[in-house]
Amino acid sequence: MDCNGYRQENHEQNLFPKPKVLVLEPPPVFIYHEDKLSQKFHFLKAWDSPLPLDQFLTTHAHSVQAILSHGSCPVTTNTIRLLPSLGLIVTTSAGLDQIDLQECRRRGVSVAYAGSLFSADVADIAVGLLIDALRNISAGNRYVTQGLWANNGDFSLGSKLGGRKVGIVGLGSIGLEVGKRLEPFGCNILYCSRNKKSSVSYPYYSTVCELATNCEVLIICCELNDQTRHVINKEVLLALGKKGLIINVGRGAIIDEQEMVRCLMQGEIAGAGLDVFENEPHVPSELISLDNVVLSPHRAVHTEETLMALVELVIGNLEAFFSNKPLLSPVLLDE
Ligand SMILES: O=CC(=O)O
Repeated sequence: MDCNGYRQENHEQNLFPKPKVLVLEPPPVFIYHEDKLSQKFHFLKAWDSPLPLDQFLTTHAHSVQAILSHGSCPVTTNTIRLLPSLGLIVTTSAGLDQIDLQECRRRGVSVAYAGSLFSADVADIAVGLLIDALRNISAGNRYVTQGLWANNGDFSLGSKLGGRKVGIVGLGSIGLEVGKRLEPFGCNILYCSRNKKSSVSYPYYSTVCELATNCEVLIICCELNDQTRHVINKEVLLALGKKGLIINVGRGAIIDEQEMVRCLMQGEIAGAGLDVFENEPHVPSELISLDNVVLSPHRAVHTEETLMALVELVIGNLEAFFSNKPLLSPVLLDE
């Protein structure tokens, strides 16, 4: 740009400064689309500052009206309290367990989220993990790449997907997408949810334990909250049984991870496919060493196409907020 053009741009920015948005830790949508986002907003990058977080927040306390956040980035009571001008938190996640919603409600801070934008992608990964765990795809890959095939090593038989009784925990938009994908494979779908759904004819169970007793695979699709934390406990895992598989695309803490590791090690359940963990990015070393466990780094929501749609949603929500219009994907905090 020539000298005059540069001056013109600076002049316009002084007249119409971009709204400031705080980013505590960069979500993937920011990492991949920072240029696009930065055309509209001025991002205050807390993770990039040499200042301790509290000091950074205090420094920008009065200019921060909005935060851009994501599923693994806590927005705590302390953060909210240090930002008296805060009016909006936009999270790029569908899950909201990382945000202190009670404090948002109390302070009148609005929250916007991803809604069901990536339910289909998450369901794809759930099915992928299930087929992998049943048919030993990752284990087969290791068998070939480690030279065991060439050396005539043993390779265990897989199990059939068709006809399997699959219990979905949480029949929200992700759970429904999982059911939709598994029906054509010939799976029998059962579910457990806060309420029985009139839109499906799948058998309903009111407790996870009853569901586990009646199925061979549990797929965790529910949100993490006080009711679902460690809802998959020892009793549920034992009810699932020695041939049972557990797939988790919800949140790590829905399962009592220590208990699951013990059950996997002792053959109390047959295997697992996990995209989420209790203490991410740390994965218990026992899980890494097991051949009947398939691991994925909390990437169920990340596809190129969905990140493109997400960046538009984030921009739309921020623009709506800064121009006093209704948010595109608000969280209903009074529910
Ligand atoms: O895990 C990701 C999300 O909650 O969207």
